[in-house]
Amino acid sequence: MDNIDEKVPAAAGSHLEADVTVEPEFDYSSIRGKMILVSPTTDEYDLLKKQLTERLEAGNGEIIYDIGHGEDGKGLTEDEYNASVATLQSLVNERVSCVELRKWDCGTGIVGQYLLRTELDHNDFMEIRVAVVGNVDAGKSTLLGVLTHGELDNGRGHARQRLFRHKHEAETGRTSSVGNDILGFDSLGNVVNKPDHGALDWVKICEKSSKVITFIDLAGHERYLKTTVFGMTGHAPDFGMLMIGANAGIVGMTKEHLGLALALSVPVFVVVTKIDMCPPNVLQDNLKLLIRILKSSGCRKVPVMVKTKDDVIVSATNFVSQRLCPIFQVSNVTGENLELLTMFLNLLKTRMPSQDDKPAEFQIDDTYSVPGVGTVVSGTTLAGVIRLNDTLLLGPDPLGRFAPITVKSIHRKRMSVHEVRGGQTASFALKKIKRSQIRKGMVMVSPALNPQACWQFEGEILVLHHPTTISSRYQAMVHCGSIRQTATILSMSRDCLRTGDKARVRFRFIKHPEYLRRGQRMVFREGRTKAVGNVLRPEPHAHLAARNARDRHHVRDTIPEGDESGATSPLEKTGGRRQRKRPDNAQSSHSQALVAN
Ligand SMILES: Nc1nc2c(ncn2[C@@H]2O[C@H](COP(=O)(O)OP(=O)(O)OP(=O)(O)O)[C@@H](O)[C@H]2O)c(=O)[nH]1
Repeated sequence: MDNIDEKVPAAAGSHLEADVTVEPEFDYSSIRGKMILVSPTTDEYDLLKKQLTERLEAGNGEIIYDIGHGEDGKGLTEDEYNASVATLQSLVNERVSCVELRKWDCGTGIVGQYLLRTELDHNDFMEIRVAVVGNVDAGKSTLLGVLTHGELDNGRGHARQRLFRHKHEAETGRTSSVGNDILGFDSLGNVVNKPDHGALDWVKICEKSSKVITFIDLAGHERYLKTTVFGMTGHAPDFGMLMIGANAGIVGMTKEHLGLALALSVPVFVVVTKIDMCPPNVLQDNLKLLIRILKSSGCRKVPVMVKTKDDVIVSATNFVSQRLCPIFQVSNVTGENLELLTMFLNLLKTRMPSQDDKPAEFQIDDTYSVPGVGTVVSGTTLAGVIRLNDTLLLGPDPLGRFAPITVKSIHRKRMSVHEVRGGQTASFALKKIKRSQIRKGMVMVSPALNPQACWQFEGEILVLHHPTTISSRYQAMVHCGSIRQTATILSMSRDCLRTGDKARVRFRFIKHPEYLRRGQRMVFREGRTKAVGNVLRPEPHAHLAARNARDRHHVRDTIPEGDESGATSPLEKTGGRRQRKRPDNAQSSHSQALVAN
């Protein structure tokens, strides 16, 4: 296989097409191999317990535990296997469930894998976000309807009806906005969704769940691409589920959506739907093309056809590597293979560490005005812990300033909670602020971060597609986290950029300053032009003002004439001067303005 350095051996009796090596999650070298679980000494037992606790902590409360995989590569006898399982069960406390995923004879004895999952408090659950992409009519909304409501489709749009949010969507059958649906699993891996007269009670689902999958249902039509890109960047998905209709194959926006997920380093799995109505030869041709595209130098994926439970486990265990691309073939009408997909979803693990010890950061992806409650913002906690009544800094406003704001209530998936941590989405009711003062792309961060807004930043980008050449002053939309704003190229490390070129580029937002962080992934696009990259260096405006004064000549050299407009922006005219004169007052006077109703 071209460009593939990871070797992955097939699971026993599986249909895996690729060679997949299960990454050793645990260093067994410190203990004496597989036999330890059979009859550990007291010291070994203590060591096992310690290591298990550490692994569970590192795995956010969930791991897949191998039994019988020793240094000698041999399996166990039935008695040894049973003794090992008994030891494992005694090692975990009553809040950790132990579920056998599979057990098989590896030729030299029995081996197995167990899912260990910690039962969380009544109102806590592990959260995984899956962005659902694919061309129009691939069956995205239908699959989500079937998975979350547990009822099969009739092939004429029955299942998707529950999910449409706008009247025009119900009429045309097309998704236009970013929608969310949830699927809850209990600690044993059972689906907890129980529709009550067609409606799902999110609070009940969350209360019963140890793990909740949030599907971010994105539009398949090209017209809504901007919304789809926003869903992929602003909603911080852990994984992408690329849907393909079996008979239509890779058409329309399929490649665009796959490219977007790759560009944003979101691991992707593929679900081929409608296998009930597709002639076998057409399905085979479309699968061949899909595998070719996935293996191509642009994607460099290892496609894996998932046909058995073994395939599911091996794929799920290796999925975070980003290299593997599991492919499911399902029917929403007959239900074929949906149990494999459900099992896979149950085994997914979050990619975003909670980083409890870091200062809080929350990116806003939507705002609401809720009668009786007031202004509500929804978004994703990127780091830290946010608690009820915490005061965070909200901003930047059009002048680049941040204002203190108190969190009045917190909801996770419509459930009232006391705190929210990194990796989790939430809605906050905010005190004394109007919805019109908040926009998508703003953040709420801990005052300890001393946040700075910037009009300009330096990024490193790779041009994925452009019909001609990109040069200074070119404008396109920057998508970065939940930021979505047109920016102008001020200067570049090359004269012009063509498809396939990489460069360091300085950008300037055209409307208002934004809060950016070093290393954030970004997409720069306009029509069919698309570039992807990273934020290398945000240029906070105070810093910029100082720099402008210091390096005026240098800046003149690198930025085209007239684009030194850092100085002409409202922010630098007002905010920059204020910052220089009296930075503290600037912030507090702003907070009065922002907080005033
Ligand atoms: N026979 C059959 N029909 C299906 C299957 N999945 C979906 N359909 C039908 O395909 C049509 C399109 O499905 P949707 O779920 O609306 O497709 P979509 O990808 O969500 O489309 P957009 O929302 O516009 O992006 C509907 O009429 C479904 O009933 C399937 O597995 N088998």
